[in-house]
Amino acid sequence: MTDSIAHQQQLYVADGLSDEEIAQQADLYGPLTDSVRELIEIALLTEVDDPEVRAAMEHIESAKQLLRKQMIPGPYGVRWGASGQKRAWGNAAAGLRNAIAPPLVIDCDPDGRASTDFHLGSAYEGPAGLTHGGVSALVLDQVLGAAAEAGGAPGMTGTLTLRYRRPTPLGALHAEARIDRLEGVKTIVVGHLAGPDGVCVEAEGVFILPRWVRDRNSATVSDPV
Ligand SMILES: CCCCCCCCCCCCCC(=O)SCCNC(=O)CCNC(=O)[C@H](O)C(C)(C)COP(=O)(O)OP(=O)(O)OC[C@H]1O[C@@H](n2cnc3c(N)ncnc32)[C@H](O)[C@@H]1OP(=O)(O)O
Repeated sequence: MTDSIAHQQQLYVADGLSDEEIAQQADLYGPLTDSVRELIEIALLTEVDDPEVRAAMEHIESAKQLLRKQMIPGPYGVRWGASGQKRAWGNAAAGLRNAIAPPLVIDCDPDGRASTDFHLGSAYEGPAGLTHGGVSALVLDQVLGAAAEAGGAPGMTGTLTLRYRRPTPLGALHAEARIDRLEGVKTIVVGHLAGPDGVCVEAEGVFILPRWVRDRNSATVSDPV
């Protein structure tokens, strides 16, 4: 096994937290993330003068010092609590603790469908007043991946193909996806991102459970109990 696979495996952790403990953490850190996300938007758009900018930076520095007192050593990873509740809180598209995430709150259906209504503010701008194409890709990758996982055929993105049909505005957006078909170890998912005037980006993704997970799963299944 390579070092990189061993490192990935260590970041999938069953930490045994109860649902109550997870809810307490969500209540504590969720609002912190929202506040930082708001700060990103304010820092982008503020037009206050030199003294206010300097004073604000001092406050931000104090907040950083407070929060740094106790930290997770590396990436958040993916964690499961005692009841099996999954927390991908560091995820760049949907992580509850990631201020860079829009965040996406994705509704999933076990028949292999996923959808989300969300809002992209000024921090996601590409062309003037429009959503950055890479951000559209981020959103679609996550929603297509969630559909694959919801349908019981999860995987890493092997290939993501996008067609940008019309400019994607900022603001209120919708994305949805469904499993189109399974081909051996590959899950092919289709979906789109839409704004108020209709579909802006169409997507097709090929999701593949990495070989090390497939090997581990088949070893578990064939192990004598
Ligand atoms: C760890 C658990 C993950 C669960 C995640 C849930 C998250 C949910 C949300 C997440 C959303 C966010 C998601 C993210 O951000 S995921 C982050 C972005 N993606 C990556 O970093 C993936 C990097 N690549 C890899 O890890 C491996 O190359 C993968 C796993 C993709 C395949 O490596 P593996 O060693 O397993 O492959 P194989 O040689 O046994 O081939 C098997 C079959 O696949 C076919 N093939 C191979 N490569 C590709 C390709 N690139 N496109 C299309 N097809 C490909 C191949 O021809 C063969 O087909 P066939 O001959 O059988 O027909």
